Amino acid sequence: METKVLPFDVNSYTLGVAFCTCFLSWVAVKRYRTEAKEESLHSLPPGPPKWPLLGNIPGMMMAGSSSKYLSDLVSEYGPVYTLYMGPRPVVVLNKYDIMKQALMDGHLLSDRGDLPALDDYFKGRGIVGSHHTEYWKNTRSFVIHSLRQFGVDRQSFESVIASQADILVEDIRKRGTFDPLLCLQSNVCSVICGVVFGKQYGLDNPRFTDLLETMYNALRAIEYAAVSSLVPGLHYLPGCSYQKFYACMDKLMRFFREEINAHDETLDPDSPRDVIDMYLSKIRRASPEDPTYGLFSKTNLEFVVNDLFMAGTETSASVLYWAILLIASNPGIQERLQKEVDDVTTHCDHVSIADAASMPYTRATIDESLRYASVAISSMRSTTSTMTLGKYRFEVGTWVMLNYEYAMFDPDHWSEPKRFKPERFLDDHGQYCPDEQLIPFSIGKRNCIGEKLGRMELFIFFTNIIKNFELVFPDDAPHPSVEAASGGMMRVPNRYSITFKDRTTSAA
Ligand code: HEM
Repeated sequence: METKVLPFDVNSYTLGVAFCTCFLSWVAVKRYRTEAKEESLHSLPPGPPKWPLLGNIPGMMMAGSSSKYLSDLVSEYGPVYTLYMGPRPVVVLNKYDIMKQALMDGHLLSDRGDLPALDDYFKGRGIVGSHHTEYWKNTRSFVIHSLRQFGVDRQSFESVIASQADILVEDIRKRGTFDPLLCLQSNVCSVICGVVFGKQYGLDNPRFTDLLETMYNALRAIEYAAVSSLVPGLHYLPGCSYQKFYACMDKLMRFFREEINAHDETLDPDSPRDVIDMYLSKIRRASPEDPTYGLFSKTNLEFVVNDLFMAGTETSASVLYWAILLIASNPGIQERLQKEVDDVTTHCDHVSIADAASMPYTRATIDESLRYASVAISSMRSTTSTMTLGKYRFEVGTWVMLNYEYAMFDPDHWSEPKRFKPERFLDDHGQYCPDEQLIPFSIGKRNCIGEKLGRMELFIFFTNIIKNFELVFPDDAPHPSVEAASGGMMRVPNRYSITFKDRTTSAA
């Protein structure tokens, strides 16, 4: 019998089948791997057990200090864990590398968490509390531009700070032994008045002292309101309402509104005198074709001004308050600072920014004060899109807490983190050597817009204090602690008194 030849080529058939099988297997394996990987991505990292409704707030309160509570959790759960602030999960990032990865990834962490108490009042206005919107981006960049316009990041602004430093030195000289916090706050705040209102104020002006007191009370009231609004319904309980916060804010806003209206009446858009004038000119010149039309208004300006004062006063004043305490507690450091300041300023009465280049030890001491003070303990952000961090994936709108304080005291990076050691910012030749892990002003797209102003104030105020006074604790009182006072959004020491011994008269 004749053998029939199959009507196709066996070799190509086998090859075709083999190819299809390989292809389908490859697709199946790839899909399985993707699914397995997605399954292994957890939405939230583990964290401590929580209470119903209240989450970890009671744990934090029982620990006595939120800083201690947060840092103790790192040893148990690692540098990324989840806390519950009320019923709401918050992912806490504790180390510099992890924070940097998240903060430098575009606008990934540029939103703020939605806190009803604050959102109801601010309604997205201002800069600090505003969400990740076109309004925030435009307002932020306009204010940065306005600050630059007035030379805030250049030496041309130095004369404003230097004249304020003279007033500070005279204020201190008159008082001798006292608690310098209010004096520091008023002089720092007066510099902001110079930038924003075009004029500086002193403690002899009752309107100004009222502003300082209201700001102080408002910051405390914001802390309470923020915590109360974490637990739904809590603000209906006695003592937990938002009323005090609203009352303080209303008073501050009235003050700023009056200043803005007075500026508006005398405004010359071609020759702005300060940040308020810059903003008002922008409103006057706005045209419907402008893409930012409608984003700038007098009401928004009130909130912007409020943010510059609230974010810029207590922060810089508290770092100086820390620095004075730490220098008085370390006579060896004080002596070395005095020598450097004296050597550089033998032929003049003032220390200026230009002297900084020849003052490595002073710059190192200021950096170490910023690290040790770590006044902005932490900050709450929210994700603008899905965020992957190691084996975790966070959905849009996940709250993320940046624990700056942990990064500033991280024992894996800073040797003896609880010791005040300016030398950590010096190289082997005694030259100033900044450390990228020092991030007191944060980093990324939502960092501090006042860093340059803040650093300038710190340098000029601090060096002129060191030049003029020896800092010693009064004989009749125990030495104050260099530990932070517990509680609050701002890391501040317990109140203390100090004697400022006039070095200029003792040298004469
Ligand atoms: C030593 C002084 C200062 C320190 C340590 C400091 C620290 C910080 C930090 C850590 C942030 C970021 C908070 C976050 O993570 O969300 C911030 C934001 C901010 N700071 Fe400062 N600051 C200082 C001085 C100033 C000054 C002098 C001004 C203004 C005149 C200012 C205005 C602001 C504003 C408006 C923001 C909000 C930025 C935004 O949300 O887009 N700060 N500051």
